[in-house]
Amino acid sequence: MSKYECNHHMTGFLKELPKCEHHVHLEGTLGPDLLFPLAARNNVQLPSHFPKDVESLNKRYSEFTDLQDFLNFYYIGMSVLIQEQDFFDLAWAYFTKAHADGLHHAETFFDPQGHVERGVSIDVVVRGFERAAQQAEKELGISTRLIMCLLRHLPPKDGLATIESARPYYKAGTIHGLGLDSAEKPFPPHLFEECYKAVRDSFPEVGLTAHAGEEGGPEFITNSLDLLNVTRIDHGVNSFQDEDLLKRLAKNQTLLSLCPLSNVKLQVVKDVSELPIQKWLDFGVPFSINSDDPAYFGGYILDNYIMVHTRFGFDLKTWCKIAANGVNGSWISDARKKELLEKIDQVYTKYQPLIEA
Ligand code: HPA
Ligand SMILES: [Zn+2]
Repeated sequence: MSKYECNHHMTGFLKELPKCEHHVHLEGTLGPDLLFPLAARNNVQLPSHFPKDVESLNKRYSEFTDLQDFLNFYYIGMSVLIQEQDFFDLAWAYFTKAHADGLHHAETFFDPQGHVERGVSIDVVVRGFERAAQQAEKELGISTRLIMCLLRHLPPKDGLATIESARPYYKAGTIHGLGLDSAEKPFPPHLFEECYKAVRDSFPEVGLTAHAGEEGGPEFITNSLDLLNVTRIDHGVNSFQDEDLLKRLAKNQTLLSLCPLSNVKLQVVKDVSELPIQKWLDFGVPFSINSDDPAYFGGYILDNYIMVHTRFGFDLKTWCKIAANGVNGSWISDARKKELLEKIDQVYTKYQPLIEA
């Protein structure tokens, strides 16, 4: 299926290209190599049907049939996270790995309800993640944003209670966004109107996004825009089925956070070449390229960029446009945007003679 080569210089270019990640679940960076030691350290009993070692767990991860099949493992996986240090270690490992991939800005999701329902307080979760984010800013130069997601398979009133408990963190600017994840099709966006309104009314500066159009149709995207007032869509793959929607996304420059390897692993598409990337470029719909749950789907951000290159073979100008769209769609200051856009130009100037001369 690989139509285009990603040679040494092209890989160097994609690595150095300043990348922004907008769709990574911190709990989805928990790989089998950390899962078993943490289960032992915290005395967590894994279910009897759960694979017993790293190799068999990795094998099972290569066989996901759909989103729900993955989510069943994702929620068991996160059950080994108990102490503030666990959350710190997890996020710090992600930041260092992504930094080595050329990541400059990270907007990371987390799922407090997946922890609170096990008796781990939101304070423990947020403190661990916040400390890792601060260290990433200081030691790695990565700018960061923390986006709290609501689990759509839980009742919206549980979502409202979660928002209440997060109020101090929204107020302090520790949490910067609201998202919506978990099983999509049985739990459409309209269920969460009140939750989004609660955050919008109290914290108008907070960024709003929602998973939509991963397994759900384009109406999940339209309804997220109309009813939840989101300014970003996570996944958004099925937008390709509705040209009016594509025009709307382009007109408002609404960013889609695409996750190519995830879409293949969860059988949204058979191959990355089937993703509507060229259509989005033709319509002027901005998108970024992301890892979603890298420990489960076999690749971090650079692996996703490289996979897209092997299927679409974009020239450097197109890659710079994709990276710039990621910068412009980020929830960061204009000064930070300018800094990252200038870096993109520098990387282009360095690699253009090596690759396209
Ligand atoms: O891709 C996803 N979709 C929905 N819920 C999720 N939770 C983690 N990753 C995902
Ligand atoms: Zn996701």
